[in-house]
Amino acid sequence: MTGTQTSSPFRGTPKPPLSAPPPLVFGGHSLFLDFDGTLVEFAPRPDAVEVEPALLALLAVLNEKLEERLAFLSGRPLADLNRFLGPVARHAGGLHGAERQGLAQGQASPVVGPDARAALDHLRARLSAEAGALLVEDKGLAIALHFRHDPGLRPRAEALAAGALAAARGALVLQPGHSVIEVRPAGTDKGEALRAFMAASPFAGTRPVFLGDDLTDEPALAAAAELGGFGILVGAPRPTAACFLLPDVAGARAWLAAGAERSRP
Ligand SMILES: O=P(O)(O)OC[C@H]1O[C@H](O[C@H]2O[C@H](CO)[C@@H](O)[C@H](O)[C@H]2O)[C@H](O)[C@@H](O)[C@@H]1O
Repeated sequence: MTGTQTSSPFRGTPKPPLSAPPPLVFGGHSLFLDFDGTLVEFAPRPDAVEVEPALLALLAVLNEKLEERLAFLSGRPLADLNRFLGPVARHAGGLHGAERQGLAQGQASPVVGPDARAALDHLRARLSAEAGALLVEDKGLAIALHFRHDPGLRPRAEALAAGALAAARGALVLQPGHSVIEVRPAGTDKGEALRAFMAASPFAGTRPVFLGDDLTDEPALAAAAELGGFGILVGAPRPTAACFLLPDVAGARAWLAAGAERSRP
């Protein structure tokens, strides 16, 4: 897989204050959800997030009312999404779009080439000696360097990630996030993953709605609007491609719960 995209592709410009989204409509729509910071609150470590039974029940109702047009787009590997969410994550994109499940053959995950894999190995070798107190999350085709426990470690994470990019000859990109710096394969992102799902059954011919909080969500927030739907930013206002705003995880969950109580469509 090759590509030249940047890691923070804001396509939106600062807009007037964004308002709350209209109620969720099931007929003719598909719903795409980010995970961390949108559906679940941040936790000190990646493995410490909580997915309560009530959230799983809410997602199951939404999926049923959407006739399976519910998908998750996350920086997490698919294995994490499956572990946390179970069968409702049948349609999902992991690693910021680099792996996908639930699409027909021929529309599956993009191929990650040898340059990206070699650069990730190079970073692993450096990390064994230089990670220090960084929390390293090795996701196979992406590596996240976490510093939520010590913000002073950000420069170390940035320097290690920059070294990996220099070795990658364009095959990896930098992906900043909440208290984390990641390197991930170039040539794909959550926007491209959303488009792949929207080209396939059962999503094709509907309007996408995407909820996300982080920089990695911007390409999907933009793609949702470009495909006739809209994006909802979860969190504090910022320059964004989103059309609407919900203040936090609790607000996002309340909006989804209110939608689940509506009758179809
Ligand atoms: O695209 P997302 O579903 O939002 O995933 C983005 C990253 O989320 C995770 O890291 C974040 O959540 C952790 C658990 O709350 C938190 O400790 C960390 O500070 C956050 O950056 C995940 O660990 C990453 O792999 C995802 O890329």
